[in-house]
Amino acid sequence: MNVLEQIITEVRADLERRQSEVPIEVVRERAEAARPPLDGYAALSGGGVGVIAEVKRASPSKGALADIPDPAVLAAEYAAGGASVISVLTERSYFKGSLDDLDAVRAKVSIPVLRKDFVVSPYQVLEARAHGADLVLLIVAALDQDTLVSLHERITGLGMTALVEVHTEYEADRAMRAGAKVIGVNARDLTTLQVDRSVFERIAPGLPRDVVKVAESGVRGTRDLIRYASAGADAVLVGEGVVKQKSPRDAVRELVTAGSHPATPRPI
Ligand SMILES: O=C(O)c1ccccc1NCC(=O)[C@H](O)[C@H](O)COP(=O)(O)O
Repeated sequence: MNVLEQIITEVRADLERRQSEVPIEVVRERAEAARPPLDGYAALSGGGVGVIAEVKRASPSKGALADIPDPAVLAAEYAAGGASVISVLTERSYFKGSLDDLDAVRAKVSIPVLRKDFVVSPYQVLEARAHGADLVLLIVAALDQDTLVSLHERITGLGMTALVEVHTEYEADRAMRAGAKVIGVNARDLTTLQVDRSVFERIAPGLPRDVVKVAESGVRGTRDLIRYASAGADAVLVGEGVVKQKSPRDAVRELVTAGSHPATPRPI
């Protein structure tokens, strides 16, 4: 089994446990009672290169990254630095995240919040909404086409925005066929964990103009952001590059400033 398959196996086991504890009808009621979602597409398609700053404690590629006793405090720092969206990893086994983290962040910040997980079931989409998410990640490599289409419809049907993640041209084509309006190109191959920033440069030019293009992974500083911007990124998704900094607020601010500078190259 490759890494992605191992993660999905854990995710399904954890999901089964939650489903046996909280029936889907209860999650649906909570989703309906949650305050309406914020517009994730609009948040990422304003001027400059938006920054999606991630609450990331650990990862399969790096192990432990940061001790985050209070994710709400970190998210508030990101927001104060000018982040457009906060990404919250809610996967437990490999990333040490939780839905409690999502609740804490949602209660603290007023910008859109992304549920970053390995979503394979409508139950997780309802959970995301019940816990106040505005955006939900869908990883094309983890889903067959029918499931991708149906989960995408459920996310948008609940008024949320799907961030549809791809790593190859074939997956980008599948994302577009599913109707994705926000596509993330992950530089990290989730089967080998190798990061190759040129993947964004290869795939982004083939995406339609009206699709918000998010460059995911490998942003360690402004040089990487500028490289992605010059290849057409509307936003970057950053985990390690901000979570490990002494001042996450300053780290985000530096990226936001670089992304809004008139000299930062953007394709016409
Ligand atoms: O980060 C990993 O090692 C990883 C491994 C397997 C599946 C997903 C993984 N990460 C999720 C992400 O895509 C990143 O958290 C996100 O793009 C930020 O990446 P980075 O800025 O490089 O921390």
